[in-house]
Amino acid sequence: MGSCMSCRRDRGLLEGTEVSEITLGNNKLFIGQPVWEGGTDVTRDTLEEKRIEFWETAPAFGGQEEVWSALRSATEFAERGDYSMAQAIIDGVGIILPNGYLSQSYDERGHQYVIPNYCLARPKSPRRHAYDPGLSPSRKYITEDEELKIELDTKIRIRLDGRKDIKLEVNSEDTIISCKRRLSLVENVSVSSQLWCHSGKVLKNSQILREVNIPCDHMVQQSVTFLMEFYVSMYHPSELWALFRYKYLGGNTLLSPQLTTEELQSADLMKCYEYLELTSRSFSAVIRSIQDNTLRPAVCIFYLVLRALDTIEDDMNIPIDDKVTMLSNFYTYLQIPDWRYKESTEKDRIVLEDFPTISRAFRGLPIRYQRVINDIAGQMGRGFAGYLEKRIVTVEEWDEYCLYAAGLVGVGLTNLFTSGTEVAHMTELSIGMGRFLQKTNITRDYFEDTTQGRHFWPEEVWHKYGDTIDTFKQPENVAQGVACLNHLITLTLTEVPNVLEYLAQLGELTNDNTVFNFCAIPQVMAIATLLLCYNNKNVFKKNVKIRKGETVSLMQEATSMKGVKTIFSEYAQLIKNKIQSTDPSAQETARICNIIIQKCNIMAPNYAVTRYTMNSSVVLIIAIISYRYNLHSRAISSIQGILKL
Ligand SMILES: CC(C)=CCC/C(C)=C/CC/C(C)=C/COP(=O)(O)OP(=O)(O)O
Repeated sequence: MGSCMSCRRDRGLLEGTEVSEITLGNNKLFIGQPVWEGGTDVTRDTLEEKRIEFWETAPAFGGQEEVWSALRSATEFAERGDYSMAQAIIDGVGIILPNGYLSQSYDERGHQYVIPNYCLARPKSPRRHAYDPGLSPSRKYITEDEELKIELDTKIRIRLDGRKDIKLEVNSEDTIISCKRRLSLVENVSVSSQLWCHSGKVLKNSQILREVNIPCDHMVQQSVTFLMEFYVSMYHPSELWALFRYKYLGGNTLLSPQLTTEELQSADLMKCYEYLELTSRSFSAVIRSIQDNTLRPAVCIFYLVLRALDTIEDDMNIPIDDKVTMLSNFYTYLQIPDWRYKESTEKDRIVLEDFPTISRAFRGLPIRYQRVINDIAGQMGRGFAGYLEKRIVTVEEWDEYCLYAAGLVGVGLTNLFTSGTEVAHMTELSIGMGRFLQKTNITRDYFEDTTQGRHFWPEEVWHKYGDTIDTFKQPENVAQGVACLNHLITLTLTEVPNVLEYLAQLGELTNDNTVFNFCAIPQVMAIATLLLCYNNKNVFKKNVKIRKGETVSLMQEATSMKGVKTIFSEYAQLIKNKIQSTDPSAQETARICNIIIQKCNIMAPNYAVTRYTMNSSVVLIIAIISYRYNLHSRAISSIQGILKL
């Protein structure tokens, strides 16, 4: 969030012009998307419709159905920039990519699969004033801005996958696909994975709600992509169970968006939530789930303001002097209604291009929140400006850089939780919370960052193991690279005691469990990432990322201090189990792991047994049950529905 690192991580992944290889083998997937012109009649609705139509009809023209659904999932993950997940899916089903792109592939039987460009990327220059043939004559010409201002005159009740009902406000002249998009803003379900049924019939995306005439039952069916996550977690039975619970037993209500009618009716706030969704992979769901109706938009806007600042910092096309001025003055732009920056080529440039919407939403926040955001944006901008031409050499500088990029975010968030009342003893702990996330990402992102010609590992450390930072990529230097990696992981783990202390004390500031989840979930993901990276050569070869199943299982456990302590204790133990006596940091790593285990004060179960050594036939049975349940639940859901209110 608002960190250089997050943008660095994303740069190049979604632009479609830069290409880099992320893994080796004949099924390797290259990073990059095709570039195509949208033509005059492409709108978001028509594009979405075209895509759905393609995926629904493609299997009828040959090939295996499961390969088509794997390709669909992989393209969706790749479009979101999650190439590791896309690769995992491709590997899981054994798809061969002769050119490294998803546009053309083969299954193991040699059947060819061709995917059109419009399913792989958005058009280069989407029309702003687009003609949408799916809209009624009175609303044929519509801009995206106008779309959010449309009067909402109808409420429909939607049954989500048989687990809960929600009321969605829509306009009766909306097309079904517009309603789906609205639902995707309120609930965690992508537009393309929704299937709406009414009275036993599947509703077409181009149908107009009024014409459907919904008097009673109706339902929304969820994601095909989820099935792939079951495959990826196949050998991790506890994760299969977590995925199963998350998907079918209401586990995902943990991250239910809590938007109020007021937010849904505010065009600016809806835009902000849309930008949050577009720019953050990790924080969107946890922010939208915050229960407190005044805190939630404040955190969302805080995120977007820092993301805008970060996008400036990251933009290599801005001359350095201009950048220093922009970063240092950035906080003042919050008060200038029409300030925007249109020259950026960065992936997240939308937050700069439409900064007036964000700053207007900011000025609509209670003053106590505005003060906090203003103050942190000022400090962070000045901090970034100071680091523009400075290398990170010492460990102290690493700490300082991570303070600006993420520690301050922690301080700002704590101040938002306390409505601006500073809680002095929490400042260091808040910084530790941010730094733990930032250092973890920096350590994990070696491959991605160096591929893009930058790096954030402190020179004082890497220089002990190699002459240049890039040297670790060469096979003969990987052992040295791993030693350096383990050294950085050990340094990062030293932040954990502060993280545990912060989370333990958070209860004194707020008893809102959704705030606890918002704080705790990213932290447990971070320790899981460190375990994955520890002793792992792959960090030098590709982007490594924890499995979706592991994420879901962590999310479900990290909802109380006891759960958090259990996770930290178990992962510290698992890292300890991986230490090799020949590793130069072995002793120090063991020492800090012991401190964490002690601090958690939990009798850790033998995690190696519970997590990794379950009989593979049990795995298969769970997988089959999950799969069958998925089909069964689809059958059941097709007879449930929406109630018009
Ligand atoms: C007190 C408290 C709660 C402290 C935490 C502070 C905090 C959230 C700092 C942000 C750190 C960070 C590395 C963000 C980028 O994450 P990313 O690139 O993985 O995420 P993205 O999906 O938003 O790009």
